[in-house]
Amino acid sequence: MYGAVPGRTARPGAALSPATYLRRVMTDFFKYQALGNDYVVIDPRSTDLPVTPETVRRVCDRHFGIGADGVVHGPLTDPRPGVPVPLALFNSDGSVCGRSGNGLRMFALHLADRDAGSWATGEPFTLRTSAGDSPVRILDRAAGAVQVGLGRPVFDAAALPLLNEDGTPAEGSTLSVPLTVGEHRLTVTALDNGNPHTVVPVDEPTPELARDLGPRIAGHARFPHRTNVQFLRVASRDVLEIEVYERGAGYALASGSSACAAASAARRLGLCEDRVEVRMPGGSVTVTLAADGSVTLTGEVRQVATGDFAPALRALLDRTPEAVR
Ligand SMILES: N[C@H](CCC[C@H](N)C(=O)O)C(=O)O
Repeated sequence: MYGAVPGRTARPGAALSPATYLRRVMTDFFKYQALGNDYVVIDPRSTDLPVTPETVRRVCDRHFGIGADGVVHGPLTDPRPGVPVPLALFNSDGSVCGRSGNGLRMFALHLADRDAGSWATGEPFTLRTSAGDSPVRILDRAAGAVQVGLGRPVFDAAALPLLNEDGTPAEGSTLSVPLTVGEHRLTVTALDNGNPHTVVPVDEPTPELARDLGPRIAGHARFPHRTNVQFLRVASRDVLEIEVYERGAGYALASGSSACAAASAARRLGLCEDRVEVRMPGGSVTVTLAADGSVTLTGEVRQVATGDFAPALRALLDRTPEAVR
């Protein structure tokens, strides 16, 4: 579907403890969270589980599966130091996601946890997704402090894409554009930082607002690729507060690319400094904006669990069509 998936390729090493060896060879999933934004990592070197949109939906199901906002599938080829590591990102509804600030940070920590070696030294390395390359760096492994660069966002209607009210393609800047959602006449700033985002400045971002208006903006006819949505309050020039509704995953306690989108939009609107704390219900991250607009996200990531699917669930997952092996 999106490239060759190697089978179980773990190599027993004389220096490995039995527990480390088992974890490397036969672990179906690794679960991580970043401020309550949770992803299941499926590493094709540790399991031969097929990964398809249907398996992603089942794994992410909070009642019938493991539960997560999305899945990170990778590495898609054996990782080598100095070479970008390819991986695929999925939302909990099974849709593909170009880039996830938190998912990438979790995967970086996964490589350090599982493979150690050069991945755990704190030196930067590069992860590759369908949205391009992202540099990552583990600042403090014990504290789970991980940084990712999301590049320069694009504020361009054709790139998102954003349509006019009449359905024709819009052109030009997406800074402070009018958007009508039912009875609401909003002024929003849309951008692409690997994913499409729409930042909505409000007096008071609340979970209720995100859950109510979020899906109506995410699925608005003017965004044919849908959009992630951030309800933003500028608390000060150094502190932003957001509530997030994610395309493909719904209401989220936190989102890395959303935090970056909010900071990029606020900066372009002249509302904040080059370094801001972005507060979300699950916690805070730091976003820094370079002079050329490129964005760096820093925050905490934690491993939650490692494990195997029970045979009955595994049988269901194996039975899904269009399996990639
Ligand atoms: N749902 C999103 C991506 C979510 C990424 C988010 N979890 C992050 O941490 O950046 C999409 O389809 O564009």
